[in-house]
Amino acid sequence: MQEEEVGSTPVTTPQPGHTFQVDLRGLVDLLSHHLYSSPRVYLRELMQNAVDAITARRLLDPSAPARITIRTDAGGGIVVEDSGVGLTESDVHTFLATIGRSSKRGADGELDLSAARADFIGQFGIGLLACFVVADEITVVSRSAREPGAPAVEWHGRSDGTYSIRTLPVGSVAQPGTTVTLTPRADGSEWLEPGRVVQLARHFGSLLRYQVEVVDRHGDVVRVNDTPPVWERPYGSPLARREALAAYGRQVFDFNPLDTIDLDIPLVGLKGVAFVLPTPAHPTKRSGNRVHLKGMLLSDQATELVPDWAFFVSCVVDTTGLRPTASREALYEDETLAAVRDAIGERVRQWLTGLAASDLALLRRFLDVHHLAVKALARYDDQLLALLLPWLPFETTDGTVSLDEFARAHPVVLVTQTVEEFRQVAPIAAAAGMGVVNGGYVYDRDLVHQLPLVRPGVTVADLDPETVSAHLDSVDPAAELAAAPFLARARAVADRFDTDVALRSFQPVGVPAMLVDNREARHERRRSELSSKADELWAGILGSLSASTPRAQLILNHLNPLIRKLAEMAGTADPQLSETAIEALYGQALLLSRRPLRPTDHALLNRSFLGLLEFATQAAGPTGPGQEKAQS
Ligand SMILES: Nc1ncnc2c1ncn2[C@@H]1O[C@H](COP(=O)(O)OP(=O)(O)OP(=O)(O)O)[C@@H](O)[C@H]1O
Repeated sequence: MQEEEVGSTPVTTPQPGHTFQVDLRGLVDLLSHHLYSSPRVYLRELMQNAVDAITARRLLDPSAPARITIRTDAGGGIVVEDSGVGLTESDVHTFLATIGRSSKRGADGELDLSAARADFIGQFGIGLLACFVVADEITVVSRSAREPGAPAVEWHGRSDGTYSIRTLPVGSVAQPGTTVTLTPRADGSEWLEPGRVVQLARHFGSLLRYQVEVVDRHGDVVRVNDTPPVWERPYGSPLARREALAAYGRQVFDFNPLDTIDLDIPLVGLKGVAFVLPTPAHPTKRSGNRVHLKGMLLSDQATELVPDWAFFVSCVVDTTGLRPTASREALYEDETLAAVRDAIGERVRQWLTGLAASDLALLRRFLDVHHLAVKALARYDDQLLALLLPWLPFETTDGTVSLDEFARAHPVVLVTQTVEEFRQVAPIAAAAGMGVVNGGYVYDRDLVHQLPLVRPGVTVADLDPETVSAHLDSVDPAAELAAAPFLARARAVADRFDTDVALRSFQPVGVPAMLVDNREARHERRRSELSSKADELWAGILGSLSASTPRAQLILNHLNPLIRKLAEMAGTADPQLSETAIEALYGQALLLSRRPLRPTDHALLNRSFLGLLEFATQAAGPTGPGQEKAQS
């Protein structure tokens, strides 16, 4: 709009429409710093244009040659030659020199990218600009296969946004096709070095369907692609195929896969292989998947291709139907991708089902490595739960065994809530013939409780330390009475640690004492300890949370010879010795319970150990038994 002054009244006169001007430098800056992750994508874009051009030519003439040659002998730059469909002068103006225009969308050039023609990799009409990230000048010489009589044309584009175009004399370009030459930018030459070019061409182009070669200045030729993909080649036997796939997995991912799973989703033209990781994978550090789009590598970090739970596989796939984002470095998240993810998940699940039915040795090896992943999955997947729960390994009083094996030996399966409780009760429970599963690890308790659904005859019950102590045999009243002085002393000592004392008989005989405690009780004691030390405000708050403070229990084993001896000599022995012995028993039970030690616990352990040493050295002194022995 332009304003004109007419008298004192301003009048606005409409002007003819203007066209946006594009600042190419600004655009290239935008692409290189914000769209692409690295300048290296320039080679991907060039190879992709060459592939698309050959595809377009083959739609006209299926027997047309399909060759892509990258030359690194161009004085610091590179040349990419293809035997593709080529361009006429008018094509050059319309497609090459117009940013955002592509010959690869529908015939009417519609902007609906989802309708971009399935045959081509490109669709956005910005790919060639990526070359300006590494080059100052791009020269395209092209001869059209569509209009064989049209003269060849040379287009010269510069990063300042200007371009020139000229037609070449008839006969100067022998065959239809296109040659693109890049003249490097001062800061882009490293990306055009011959070694780097081979590496990039292989990285992006390993699965391209047409033959790609890199030729250096000595005329040495390097093959870039090795087609057809390893999963599409014919093999003499299933074993040979399996070995070839495993070797490919090693080459791509640098690990020896535990197994390989074929992937085939015709709906999106997807084929490939899922490689099962041979070592445990961390659920939050998901492995990268390599996704090729019509042969071109789109991403080697595509986590979105497989469901979260399947973090124990890494895939290589080639697809025609998934959409790339504009940077062409990731998959566009849409319903198709979600459906593909589900389909791959289903395939992995089928593989697991197959193992359970026909290859138990491999299933065991798999579960040894990935049981955590399967446990995470089985909680939400009834089918898988039914299938795999019996095979999953758990820590139990019989060692680490499958749940099925364990349930066969113990029709009542007891499960603890915490690892700590398991550590406390496991030896005692095992000696008493009880079967206990450590339910303290993530998912385990939930899963064990599902067992009756899968194995109807089995009963599962929660177990806590109090239940164990309630099941221990009580001591007959006469023995309890005889031990009364010792128990009284023991109670006085244990009281200092907020602990009660009981005398019971239990196996194994070798365990003199056990400490029965649980986390809630310990928290409660800790809270009351804090509130006694806290200032008024905090004491009030902590006090209002208080319940009656539960106490731990030190259970002394009446079957144990040491306990019996201590009980017998309680009336006559040095009270100091009895006290130190009780402290030492408490300390040892504390260690057995594997609960975290507080500073006071450490002090107790030290004190009792040193105290006992002192008694021992006194006993071995000049009048002690050691001395007598030496004299005799
Ligand atoms: N080697 C080639 N042979 C023939 N035509 C080409 C060649 N390179 C580019 N073109 C033409 O130039 C157009 C623009 O190319 P450009 O790489 O910028 O975008 P595109 O490939 O269409 O889409 P995308 O941005 O998704 O790569 C193409 O649509 C094609 O018509």
